Amino acid sequence: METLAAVVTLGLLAAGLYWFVCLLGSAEQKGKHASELSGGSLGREQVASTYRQYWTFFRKPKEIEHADRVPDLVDSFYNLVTDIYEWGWGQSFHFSPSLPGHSHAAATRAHEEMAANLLKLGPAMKVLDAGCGVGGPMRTIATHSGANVVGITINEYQVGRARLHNIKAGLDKLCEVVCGDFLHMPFDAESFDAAYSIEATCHAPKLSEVYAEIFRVLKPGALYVTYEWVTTPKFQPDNSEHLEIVQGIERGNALPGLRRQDEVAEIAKGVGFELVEERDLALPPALPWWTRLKMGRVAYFRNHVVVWVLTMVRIAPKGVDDVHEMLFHTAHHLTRGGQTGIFTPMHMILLRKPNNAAPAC
Ligand SMILES: C=C(CC[C@@H](C)[C@H]1CC[C@H]2C3=CC[C@H]4[C@H](C)[C@@H](O)CC[C@]4(C)[C@H]3CC[C@]12C)C(C)C
Ligand SMILES: C[S@@+](CC[C@H](N)C(=O)[O-])C[C@H]1O[C@@H](n2cnc3c(N)ncnc32)[C@H](O)[C@@H]1O
Repeated sequence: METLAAVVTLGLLAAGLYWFVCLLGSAEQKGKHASELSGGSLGREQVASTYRQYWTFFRKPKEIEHADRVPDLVDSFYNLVTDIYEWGWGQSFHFSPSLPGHSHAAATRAHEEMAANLLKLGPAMKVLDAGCGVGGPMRTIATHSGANVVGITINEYQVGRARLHNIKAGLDKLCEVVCGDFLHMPFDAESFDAAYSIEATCHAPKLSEVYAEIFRVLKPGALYVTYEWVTTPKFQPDNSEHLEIVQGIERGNALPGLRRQDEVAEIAKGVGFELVEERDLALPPALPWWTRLKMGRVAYFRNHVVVWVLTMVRIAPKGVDDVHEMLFHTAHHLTRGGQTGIFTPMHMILLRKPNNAAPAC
């Protein structure tokens, strides 16, 4: 009798754990199971130390003296967060304004299709996705426009994920992914008909360098659209609450320092682009982009418990729970950035490489 009770109890516990971890998934997306959380391209034993190294570097981004180390640390950051992002957010690593009566997936898609429409993309065009993540935007844009998309990401693990998703979606003929640094791209000058970057160039230590590199690979007359993370004119550097929010955003997102809204178009013009249009896509009538982050205390708590249990039983590598906790705080700072209006992750600038631009040497 006692044995039976023990077996039933154990069975119930195992079923409960399976339900909690594998079936429940995260609050947002069931694309990746919690039990698959890894450290990207890192070995299991490297996760905790890589996180410590990341944290030491990005803790005080304004004091970064070694800009040349940024791409490597951004790569480490994406080894740490890519699975958590896919599990808890989906395959598109960006924000979008909420659309009343529509799902997060629909709002995300609309934000991506807007980029394709601004670029006037169509079949047979070749478009660059600078900082492509695991390719959510690339697949939407290829499907919507019929264009060929070539994505570049510094993170090898994301390349594998993106290629897998492209094959599963039947889009591997239209979508290609390359591992590399968008500051030094392995592409010929004047080889693209258009380019876009969605919430990615904020990782560049010098924005002028990534814009110049994108300018180089575009054909004369080609359009480039980018969604930039910037502080708005409401940000007051001498306001301690504002400063805390901005620094929280920077250290939780591997940013070498947020730019001001009024800087980005000037930087683009400085490398030779013509400004076609500039607009903060977060401004009304757009509805708040940060409401999705407020998924609720229960959901965050549940995710936290799932990650903690998985780390304790060593299904997830040691350190993944710390990364998850860091993201929890990041979500808070991002939400505060949105609520106070001092930060936007979607300052859109549409640029053109002039028809008479001198060929790059
Ligand atoms: C553009 C960038 C990334 C933007 C967003 C996709 C991510 C920023 C913060 C991330 C998250 C925060 C909280 C996580 C939560 C604790 C976890 O349980 C589930 C995943 C999160 C919601 C996660 C998802 C992705 C973000 C929203 C930057 C890096 C330039
Ligand atoms: C927040 S993610 C956005 C990904 C994608 N645009 C999306 O919306 O899903 C930022 C991306 O920029 C890439 N990235 C950052 N710095 C890079 C660099 N120096 N070279 C290439 N890619 C970089 C990261 O690897 C990541 O894929």
